Amino acid sequence: MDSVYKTDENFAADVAALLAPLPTPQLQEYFNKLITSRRCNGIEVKNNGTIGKGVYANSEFDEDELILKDEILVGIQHSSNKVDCLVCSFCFRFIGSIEKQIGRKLYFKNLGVSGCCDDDSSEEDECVKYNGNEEQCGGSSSSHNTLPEGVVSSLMNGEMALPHTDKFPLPSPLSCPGGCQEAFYCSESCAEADWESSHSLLCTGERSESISREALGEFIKHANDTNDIFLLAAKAIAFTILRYRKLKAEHVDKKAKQSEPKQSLLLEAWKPVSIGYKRRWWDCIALPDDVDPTDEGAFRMQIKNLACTSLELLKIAIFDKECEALFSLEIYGNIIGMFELNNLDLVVASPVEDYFLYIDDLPDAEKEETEEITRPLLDALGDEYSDCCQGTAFFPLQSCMNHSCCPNAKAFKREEDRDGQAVIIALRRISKNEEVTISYIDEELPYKERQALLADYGFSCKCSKCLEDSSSI
Ligand SMILES: C[S@@+](CC[C@H](N)C(=O)[O-])C[C@H]1O[C@@H](n2cnc3c(N)ncnc32)[C@H](O)[C@@H]1O
Repeated sequence: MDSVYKTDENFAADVAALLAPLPTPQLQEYFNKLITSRRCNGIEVKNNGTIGKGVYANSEFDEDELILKDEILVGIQHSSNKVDCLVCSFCFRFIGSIEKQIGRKLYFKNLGVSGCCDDDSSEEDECVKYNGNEEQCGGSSSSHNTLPEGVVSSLMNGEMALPHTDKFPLPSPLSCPGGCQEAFYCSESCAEADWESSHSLLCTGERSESISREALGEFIKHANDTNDIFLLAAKAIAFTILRYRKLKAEHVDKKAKQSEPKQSLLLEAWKPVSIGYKRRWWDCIALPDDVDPTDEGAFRMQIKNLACTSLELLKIAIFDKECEALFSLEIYGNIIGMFELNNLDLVVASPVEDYFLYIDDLPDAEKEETEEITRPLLDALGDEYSDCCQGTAFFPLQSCMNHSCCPNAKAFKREEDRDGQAVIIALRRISKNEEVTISYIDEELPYKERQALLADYGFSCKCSKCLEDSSSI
């Protein structure tokens, strides 16, 4: 761990520059460009002085109106969810076919590998919640029915066609151009965008641009065994390095008379990550219920050491001397802390659910005939037959939304929202100049529980509901 700590000492000034807030005009320009590119001109990002940035309406919104569809800056499907859903590694749209989705799930189930099935929200379309301080979980299966291996493999390899699946077409999966067999895509454009934004450095395939594929494998294994948030942090670092290299190449191409200092190119490359509200992970992570408050210091040190081990592995895999400050523990801790405080759950509803609902709605005779084929599949799949794609992602605009226990907006996936983008909808009429707020927690909880959960985000809520509730205690 020495080398990571040493990097921090050697690059204190570079690290401080990376963590310094952007000057207001630059910040404003950055968000104005984002708003234009997202075509969500009804909002603006402003610094309100007391609690930093916030999102404000600059036109009126009606109840249920779309306020913002925000694209992911960096996101991951949870490792444990990969056995349940085959999705595009860039946009998180389901891919393959209904048969392939069902076949894969049964195959892994027969192997005794089951994914994440944590929360009740996965049953609902609106299963989107603010990230909170989530734990990874191992799943369990409530069904013990199994189908013959031959049926499972013919579903997976496309030999067996189920009735009515033509109404639910999915894009064919494209393999990773680096040859890793880990990432799959819905289109050439997603494959290319992922390769350019981070995957070329994080791919374990033969065309990987990492320094050591073996070390990368070790880093990934460590993340999967401990906390897959490290995979997301690696994406943020790889994203910045690749942007830096691109900016540098453009600069050389322009045959600039005055060479741009290395640090200003790195700061420019880092800008999309710099705008997220940050604290160090080991300082802001909530103390788990099973840790005695007297052991808090030791717990936080354990978390810091875990991050240190992960960073050492990542450094061996993708280190870039010109971007050395990115490999400091301070930056790594702040990136993970940023995810802890800003990320939104990434949820995409499964088309397998739509398929079985469609069959359930068929006219009686046709339904009976179809169910002779599909019922054994449903029985074998069990309760978790239609798990959502679940992950976590950082969204640049949505992450500027502050919390209220009586919010006027919420993250809500509609029928047509079939990829990982964040969709923010008005819960009531919002007037011009009003702040757009969402709830980071279940706002129906009693006052004290709400305040305890919000303490994990480092603030005590003073919204009108909290002020009213506190006065009646
Ligand atoms: C997702 S960020 C929201 C944007 C943030 N204000 C910024 O400047 O980037 C979450 C952080 O904003 C602050 N925050 C959000 N809602 C708040 C509220 N109702 N009261 C006080 N602080 C709040 C807290 O520091 C929280 O950890």
